[in-house]
Amino acid sequence: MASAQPQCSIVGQGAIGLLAASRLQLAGWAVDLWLRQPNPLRIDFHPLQGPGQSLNFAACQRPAELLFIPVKAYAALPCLQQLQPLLQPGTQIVISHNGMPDLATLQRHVTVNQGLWFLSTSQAAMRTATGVRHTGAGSSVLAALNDTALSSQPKVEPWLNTALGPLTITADIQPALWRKLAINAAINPLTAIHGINNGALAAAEFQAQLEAIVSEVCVVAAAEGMHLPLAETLQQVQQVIAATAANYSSMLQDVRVGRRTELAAITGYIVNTAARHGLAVPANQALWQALASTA
Ligand SMILES: NC(=O)C1=CN([C@@H]2O[C@H](COP(=O)(O)OP(=O)(O)OC[C@H]3O[C@@H](n4cnc5c(N)ncnc54)[C@H](OP(=O)(O)O)[C@@H]3O)[C@@H](O)[C@H]2O)C=CC1
Ligand SMILES: CC(C)(CO)C(=O)C(=O)O
Repeated sequence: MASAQPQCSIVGQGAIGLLAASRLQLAGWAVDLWLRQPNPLRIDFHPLQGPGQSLNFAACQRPAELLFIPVKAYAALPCLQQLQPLLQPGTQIVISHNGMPDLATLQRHVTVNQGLWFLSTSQAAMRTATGVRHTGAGSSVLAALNDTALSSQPKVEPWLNTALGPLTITADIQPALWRKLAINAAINPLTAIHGINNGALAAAEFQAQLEAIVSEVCVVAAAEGMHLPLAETLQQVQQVIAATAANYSSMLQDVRVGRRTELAAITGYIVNTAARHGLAVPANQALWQALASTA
């Protein structure tokens, strides 16, 4: 069946990339993958509801004009630098990861003809032995990071709404980044240390620690000029814990397979930013020390 939508490429075969690729293909989009090897990939996709199905993805030799880069925080810039010589003029590049991105550096690595976007998602997914499982219903926030992106919004919005929507477009990504940082600072290190799924954090024994972590993030955010109300942020953390109860956080998944974690971009960012402002963040500092060897 010929696709009515433009071709898109997705980097890697991670949980978020395969979730996005599967949802796009099932909605009729032509999607291929930028992989570390040239062979096509056959995966089993398990949606939140309903039966699983097998899907096939070609490995692209050159990324399409719509390019999604859902990789770990530490892999985003190296990936952009690696792909840059292969990109077509006018490519729309969407970067997505947890942890605080260095947007200024990313912006310096695109040309004036390339649109640059950042997407923050609370969709949850897990790699399985043969593919990917959608494990938690979430939503995504998308922001254009340059003028070329802004003028291509009609092309980019339906694509990402299908991939990881429901999608909200915002002019300023910073509030969404801080909200997600608070969520990941609370959920990821604790689940990684205790080896538990996200839902286990709803237990009474974790509530004081969750509040201490989140209130420190709110104080650091305020020092950076970002108002993050504590009660509302804690409520969002609890909502994500409930919505992704069955999921094992990406940090726990990394620890389990001995992969580098995103601790530096999450807890490390909070600890370092606090130090710059002369603020004490003992709850986050303790998590940083407990997991430092994984960063
Ligand atoms: N999993 C989840 O539920 C959620 C994850 N997130 C965030 O989304 C981001 C992606 O997460 P996730 O999908 O779990 O991460 P993964 O690390 O599982 O997936 C990233 C994939 O991209 C590949 N990759 C990285 N760089 C390149 C490159 N230059 N060329 C080819 N392939 C490349 C990786 O390969 P290799 O492994 O070989 O490096 C891997 O297959 C993270 O920041 C995560 O925190 C956000 C919300 C929920
Ligand atoms: C939303 C959440 C907490 C889902 O597990 C996530 O972002 C992650 O695992 O990194």
